[in-house]
Amino acid sequence: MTASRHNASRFFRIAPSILSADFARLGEEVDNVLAAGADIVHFDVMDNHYVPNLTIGPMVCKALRDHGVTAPIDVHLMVKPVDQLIGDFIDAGASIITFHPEASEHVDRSLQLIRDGGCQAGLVFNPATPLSYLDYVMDKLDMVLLMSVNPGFGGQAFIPQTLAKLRETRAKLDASGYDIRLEVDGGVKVDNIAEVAAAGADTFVAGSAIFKARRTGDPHAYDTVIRELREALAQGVQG
Ligand SMILES: O=C(CO)[C@H](O)[C@H](O)COP(=O)(O)O
Ligand SMILES: [Fe+2]
Repeated sequence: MTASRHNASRFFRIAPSILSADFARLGEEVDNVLAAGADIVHFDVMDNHYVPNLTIGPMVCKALRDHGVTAPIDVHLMVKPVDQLIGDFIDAGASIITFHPEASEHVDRSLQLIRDGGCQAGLVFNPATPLSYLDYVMDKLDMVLLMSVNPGFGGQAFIPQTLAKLRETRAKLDASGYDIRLEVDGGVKVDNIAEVAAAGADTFVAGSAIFKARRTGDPHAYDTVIRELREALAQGVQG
């Protein structure tokens, strides 16, 4: 892991959450958002235990790899416990694995398991989870993910208090001297992404904002919304 200091040259990444994709055509949906300019695939794993919803597991991650997806797959584990599934997702071709620290008995060990498996590791913070979980493990992190909704469902409204938490997290990451990405997840849209970036995020999960565009019937709908997200980011940087 490079211990280079975060700097303003970090690039923004758009991460469509496939939670809002058409699961009956998942491979095609992922191909389409990547062709439309998405950077990474955000893969939400829910276990009907840590969160009330139930989604997809390692077999689907492997199926996307077998389908030919080469882009980074960003696995967001909303499961408890976490360690068994960390191993399964490493084997299934995950690139980044994040988990909620309160769902692991041994946060340091779970992070090390991810790195030992050749993946990038991250911690996820719910809106009310304290950032103190970052203390003592900063050297084992490639990503911090702040939830801007309560986890479990797509299509919820962005919680405005996340902006202050993003600023606080960005300051901690910059002070750490490590090169750690700051991702935000939940309710990110064209009309708020610039404000979210200004607060310190560099990686933006967007599920419903991107995939709902297909309902317009426009074959270029994903290109349009991803371009609008990038334009809003660029205008935010200029302004
Ligand atoms: O982790 C998640 C929910 O727990 C999803 O990634 C998130 O909700 C994205 O969906 P949307 O952009 O529609 O809010
Ligand atoms: Fe997510």
